[in-house]
Amino acid sequence: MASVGKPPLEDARRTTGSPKMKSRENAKDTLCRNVTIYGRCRYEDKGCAFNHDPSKLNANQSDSKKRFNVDSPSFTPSLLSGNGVSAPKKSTAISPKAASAAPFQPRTTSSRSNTSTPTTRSEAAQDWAVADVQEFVPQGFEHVVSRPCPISVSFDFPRIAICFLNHPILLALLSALAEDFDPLPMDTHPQYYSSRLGPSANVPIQTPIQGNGNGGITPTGAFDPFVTTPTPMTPGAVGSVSANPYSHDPSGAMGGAFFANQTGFQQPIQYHLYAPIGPHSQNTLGYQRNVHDLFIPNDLREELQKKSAATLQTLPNTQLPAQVDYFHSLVPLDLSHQKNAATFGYPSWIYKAQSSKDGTFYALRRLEGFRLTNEKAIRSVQAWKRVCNASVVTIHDAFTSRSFQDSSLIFVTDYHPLSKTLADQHLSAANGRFPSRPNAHIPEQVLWGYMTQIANGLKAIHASGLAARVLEPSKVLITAKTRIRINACAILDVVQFDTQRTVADLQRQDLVNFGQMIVTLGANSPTVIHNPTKAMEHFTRAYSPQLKNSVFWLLNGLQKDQERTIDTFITGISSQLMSTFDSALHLDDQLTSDLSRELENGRLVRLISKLGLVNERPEYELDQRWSESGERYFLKLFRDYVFHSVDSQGDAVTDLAHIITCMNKLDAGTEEKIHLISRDEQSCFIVSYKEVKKALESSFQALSKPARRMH
Ligand SMILES: Nc1ncnc2c1ncn2[C@@H]1O[C@H](COP(=O)(O)OP(=O)(O)OP(=O)(O)O)[C@@H](O)[C@H]1O
Repeated sequence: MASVGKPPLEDARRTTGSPKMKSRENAKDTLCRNVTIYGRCRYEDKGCAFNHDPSKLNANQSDSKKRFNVDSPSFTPSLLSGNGVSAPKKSTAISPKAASAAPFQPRTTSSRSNTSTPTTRSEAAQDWAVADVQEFVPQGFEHVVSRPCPISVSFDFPRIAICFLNHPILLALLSALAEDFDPLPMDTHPQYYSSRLGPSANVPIQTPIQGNGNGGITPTGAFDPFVTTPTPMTPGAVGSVSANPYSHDPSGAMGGAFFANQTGFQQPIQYHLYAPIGPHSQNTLGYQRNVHDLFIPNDLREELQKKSAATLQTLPNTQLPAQVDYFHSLVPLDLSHQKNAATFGYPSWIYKAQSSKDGTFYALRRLEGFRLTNEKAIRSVQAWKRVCNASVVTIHDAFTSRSFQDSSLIFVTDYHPLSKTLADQHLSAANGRFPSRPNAHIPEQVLWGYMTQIANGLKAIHASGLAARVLEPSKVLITAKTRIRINACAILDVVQFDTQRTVADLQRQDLVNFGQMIVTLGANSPTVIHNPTKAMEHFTRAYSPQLKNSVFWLLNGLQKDQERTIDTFITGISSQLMSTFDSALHLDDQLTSDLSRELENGRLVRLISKLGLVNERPEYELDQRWSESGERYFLKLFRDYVFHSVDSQGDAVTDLAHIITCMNKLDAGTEEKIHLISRDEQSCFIVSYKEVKKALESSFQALSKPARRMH
């Protein structure tokens, strides 16, 4: 700690009169009465905690015995099934229940626990990350807790990354919550800092980099995370070598040679780095950017927020049953109240519901009035549970239920918030649902995109020895802009279990249904298929010969030649597959780039919250004994510097870049010095961000620990 001038800090300032404050980064042009420089700071690591109330555990499973479901064991001799297809051989050693057990997954420390650990106050301080997490509602207790509530949880970023690695959007959301994970103590932190604000933000790169006289920079002693090439060593030279933090294989040939003596896990160097990730569609200069460039694109944010809102929507005074088996909080998804038995032979209804087993949301499709006569029928859903494909809505379960005061068959599938059907999107004017909105012609590229996705789904279905059976515009979901999924699978397998058609026959029928659906969409008319000549005339006029020939091929799918399979079709449209694949890769790049822009925002929110918490605590004699003295005083001035700066005209500075820059420097604890002036302009301090950071940490600790509270 170094101090310049006197008296010491406690005496250095007294604020009286109306507060007026000016802040300047340049210390030279300001009158300094008292200048104090404070010492070093430390960084804390975070653990992971999950609070859960065990009192909510209640085993109420009586209902599950009364129903048939997919897992209901039954005597199934290994005979040919009714439709002539050989049933899979049953293992005598494994029960049906065990066979359907979820695959073993090693338990991670982040997995939910049903036991709660009382959170002490100091732990609460550690649990700084607060996230809205869907409450887990134990089975049989759903009537007590029917809506999500916030749970305090801290996230460990690497763990989250492992769990959600395959889902960029989820990762984007969760990474915004991953904060304060700093693997290194502050003293070992290399003081580098770069900003995503770009050159215009004028964010300096901090010492210990110095010019080398050649226009380049050389490290001065401290470890340089950017130097991935080790210093060339003369033969026989002995010296300490450090691990290459960016090496993928430190133990490999190169790593072994250059970075010997490094054992154990290497934490990332630091995470205060912002490097814009390409591809960059345009070359923009700093002044051409705006605040939106810093955050997730507005349209994506809006879409995700709307989907969250739709997922959490509840219906308080509903006539629907409070509970259907292990589901609660039902919300209808049907757009029309009309009973329609055309597709399945029974009126079908769709609800969003929350599972009391795992707390997640599912879509329940109810077939009203269905009576199960053959238990084997419902067990046919088992095979569907194993179909895992991005173009098919995943089936999770099927069971009979009397919760709707009738005999109903319920299918449990993935819930895709705010999804529409292809019919809603492209045929709604023609089928009278939204007559005022004309259906737009579907561009060829979009139609190819649909075809490749459907082909992808059908390939997975057929490879599993199944057939989609229902393939029509009202049973294909659009879950994002041009992202579609085959919906309502498995239903006809149960409802028409006794059909005499073979699977091969049903698969060929899938190809024909596929072709008819594309023709229908191309003509924007649900009835065009009743007039095949007119339909194909229109198709020939509107689309390329390749598309038309592909659809022709599908429509002739019932021909019983060996080659007429979905695999042959996919081979035939391979050039279009490449084009769709390329679009998917572009989207993936875009999402990764968006993700990188959101990466650090959660951390800054927490830092700002900390600052807000420690500034001006009225419970300490109206702040007299809290921040009117000591290091907390300059925290207050720092708050003014960041948020209450005024320009030379005395007008408020409302520059978001200034705030983000300051907060990033604070979080990194840079050596850069700032000049803080009291509101009465009687005191000033020159402090580094590192010192402010230390003050913030210790003040926050003091606030969180009652024993140390100043009384
Ligand atoms: N898995 C799901 N996740 C989210 N929403 C769904 C899901 N399945 C269907 N929906 C929504 O429910 C609505 C009704 O679906 P459904 O399959 O019954 O179509 P429909 O147009 O009503 O067909 P039909 O006239 O044959 O009943 C659709 O608008 C769709 O957006």
